[in-house]
Amino acid sequence: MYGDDYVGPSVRAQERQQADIAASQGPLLALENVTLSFGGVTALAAVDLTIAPGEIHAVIGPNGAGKSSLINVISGLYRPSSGRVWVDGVSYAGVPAHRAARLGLSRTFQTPALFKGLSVADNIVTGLAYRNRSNFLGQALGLPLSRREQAEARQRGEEVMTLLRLERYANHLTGALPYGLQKRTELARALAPNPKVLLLDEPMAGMTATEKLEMADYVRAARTRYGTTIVLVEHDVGLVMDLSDRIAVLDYGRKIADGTPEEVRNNQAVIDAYLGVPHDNEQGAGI
Ligand SMILES: Nc1ncnc2c1ncn2[C@@H]1O[C@H](COP(=O)(O)OP(=O)(O)OP(=O)(O)O)[C@@H](O)[C@H]1O
Repeated sequence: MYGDDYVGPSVRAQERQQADIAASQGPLLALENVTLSFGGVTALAAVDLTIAPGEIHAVIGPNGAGKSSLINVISGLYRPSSGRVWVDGVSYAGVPAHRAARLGLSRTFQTPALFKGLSVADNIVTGLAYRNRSNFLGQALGLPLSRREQAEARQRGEEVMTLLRLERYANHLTGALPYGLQKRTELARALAPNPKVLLLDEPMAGMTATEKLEMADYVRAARTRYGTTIVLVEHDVGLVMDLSDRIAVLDYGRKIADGTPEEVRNNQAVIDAYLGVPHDNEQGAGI
């Protein structure tokens, strides 16, 4: 495998240490008996999930298994039909985007949702908009609170751009950038408000193999630098195995496994789900 050589053994040891510390604490994020239905389709069926602080926890599963639905429920975009989500002790079920941001949740989308006509730096600063207490009038008049918040936002944006090696693209229009850099800009924007929980919906989708490895390194760097708790949905199972502390597996909306990469790799129900072995009167599904 490329992973250990790529990030360096000392970094991996540090990551393992962080994961051990995380596992010894209570969950930062929890889903309790979450069910989500669309008419006759059950996208999520009584899903329980706990995620420790500072953990990188992946969610995998065959097409249509409910992965995006899970991210959408956690981010508050979808309201579960039943069950609740907890972030740092606060319970909710469906919240508007600005409230989700105030709860400390931040996310990226399968297809980057950036302002293509704005520069990379400006896009990243938009990630901080919900955190600011000053209003539009205060900003227009240049009141002290607004000036201070704008200076802090710029500084934070620069820090995140440095971490993700985006400084040289700071003034480039995002719409003109290659796809891999757009995905990285979206990661930077989601990281800018220093979220407690970062939700990444297929962060490596559509990337070349090299770009995927780079992205995995940036995700690791975010966790190492800020201790961010990360939930990621990703189709590249090999990459997920290398990047994640724990992996939950969904199949037909049910959680069929949740454990370390090694445990999941050897789980017969997971192997069957990916091979499309039918069970309990269900039709098989391809990867
Ligand atoms: N907005 C919606 N309206 C109706 N059905 C939906 C909606 N969103 C998801 N579904 C259905 O819920 C199920 C789970 O879909 P979801 O997109 O969460 O799966 P997924 O694991 O993310 O799939 P993929 O890997 O293909 O992205 C599927 O049967 C899907 O058709």
